[in-house]
Amino acid sequence: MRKIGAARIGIGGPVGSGKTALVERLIPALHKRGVDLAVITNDLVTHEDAERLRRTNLLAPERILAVEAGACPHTVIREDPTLNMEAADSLDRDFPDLDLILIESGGDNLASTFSLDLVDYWLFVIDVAGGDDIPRKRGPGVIQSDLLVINKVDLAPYVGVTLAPMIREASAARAGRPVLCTNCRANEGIDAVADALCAAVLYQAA
Ligand SMILES: Nc1nc2c(ncn2[C@@H]2O[C@H](COP(=O)(O)OP(=O)(O)OP(=O)(O)O)[C@@H](O)[C@H]2O)c(=O)[nH]1
Repeated sequence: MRKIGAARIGIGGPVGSGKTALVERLIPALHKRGVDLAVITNDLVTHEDAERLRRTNLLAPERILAVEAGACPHTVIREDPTLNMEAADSLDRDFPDLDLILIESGGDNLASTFSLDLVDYWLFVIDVAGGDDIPRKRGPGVIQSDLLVINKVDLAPYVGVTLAPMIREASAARAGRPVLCTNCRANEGIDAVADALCAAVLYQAA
């Protein structure tokens, strides 16, 4: 069992919900809070998300590692997270002062969850364009994640979603555990997510 090293946070959610967009927004928000950071991305058979993140120049390229998830994205974050654990261990070795590793899962369905052997805390990203009935479907990602993020709130008026009941239903499905809304396009709501992550896994004041 891991005794030392950076805190590990999983970021999961359906395809296209905005996981990479959230990571892109969280990097500067966490840097502003003094957090020493690295990222692991999981893609099916490419390094697409890692390459996209490297192009942003938000982090040194050696702080962004890619894991190829193969056919089942949830396998490498839940059933056999060895590849991700090895990637995180290598970041711990290369960057001894690292505070936090964000582990972005490949896009998957509402049933994807993270192994607690891999992460200390995980969040699940859904988006309003996926439908306001997602919280009612009570998938394990929605129910079990430490933090539920409802992204793309800017799109609500265009897809016929009223946000307040969606948030209410999500909170009820999660027995009151936290639900936060973001608009990654306009960088809105990101500070609250960064504060929640810092409060949950780091000792430093957010
Ligand atoms: N309008 C709007 N678009 C967003 C927002 N967040 C992300 N997007 C867009 O949604 C699309 C998917 O975002 P990604 O960050 O690639 O989503 P992802 O969950 O990482 O996707 P996969 O890795 O393929 O599962 C992109 O075109 C983003 O620009 C948002 O808050 N508002």
